[in-house]
Amino acid sequence: MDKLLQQISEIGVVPVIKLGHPTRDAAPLAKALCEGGVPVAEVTFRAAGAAQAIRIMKETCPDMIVGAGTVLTTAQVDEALAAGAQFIVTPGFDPELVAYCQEKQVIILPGCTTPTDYHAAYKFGLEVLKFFPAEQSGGVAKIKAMSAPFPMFKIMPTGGVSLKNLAEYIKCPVITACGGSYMVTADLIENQKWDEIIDLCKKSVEIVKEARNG
Ligand SMILES: O=C[C@H](O)COP(=O)(O)O
Ligand SMILES: CC(=O)C(=O)O
Repeated sequence: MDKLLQQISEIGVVPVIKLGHPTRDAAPLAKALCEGGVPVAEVTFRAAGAAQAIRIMKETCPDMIVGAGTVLTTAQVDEALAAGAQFIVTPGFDPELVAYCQEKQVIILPGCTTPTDYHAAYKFGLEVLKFFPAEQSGGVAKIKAMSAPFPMFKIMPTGGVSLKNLAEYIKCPVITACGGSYMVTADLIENQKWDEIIDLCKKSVEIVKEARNG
């Protein structure tokens, strides 16, 4: 597996972030995630200023892995890469965006939940797919069923993952890491509850460790 994807897999969880005030919150948030043992972030283009947030997080914590989420256009890929994004996440499977990212030699994790999506991803030689929205699309049971015809993929489920079901996902052998916003909710960020974010990250890391060792 690609080295960056391997590092993300070792961390086990990927905070999915929407930042309303990047200049205020991106730096302390990056520090909180690193202190909590989760030095990775998917900064979504759901809010204006996503590229600025990516840039600030990379400047604040250069060793942190920072990617861009909710990327819908090639222009956003360019914006994200110029800001220092190390991976691209799209909510659905868009062959044009996959081809564009491969041309730019940047990792893309497209959202896939159906055999048709997986088959399209297979043609592009992708290693890891996002499974979004995970819980709403059938959760671990569907991920396992899909891995029968498509054993070549590792999966990153996102959508409905929480401290309650994280262990169940991580125990599934095809799952490489879980995305989620539960440790970086709008309330936690808006109210700058960095200690709570650190605590949720530490709990997540503990759950991932136990699920993998136990
Ligand atoms: O749209 C949702 C995000 O991609 C993450 O999902 P979540 O808030 O259920 O963790
Ligand atoms: C949900 C997701 O994968 C995205 O917004 O990119």
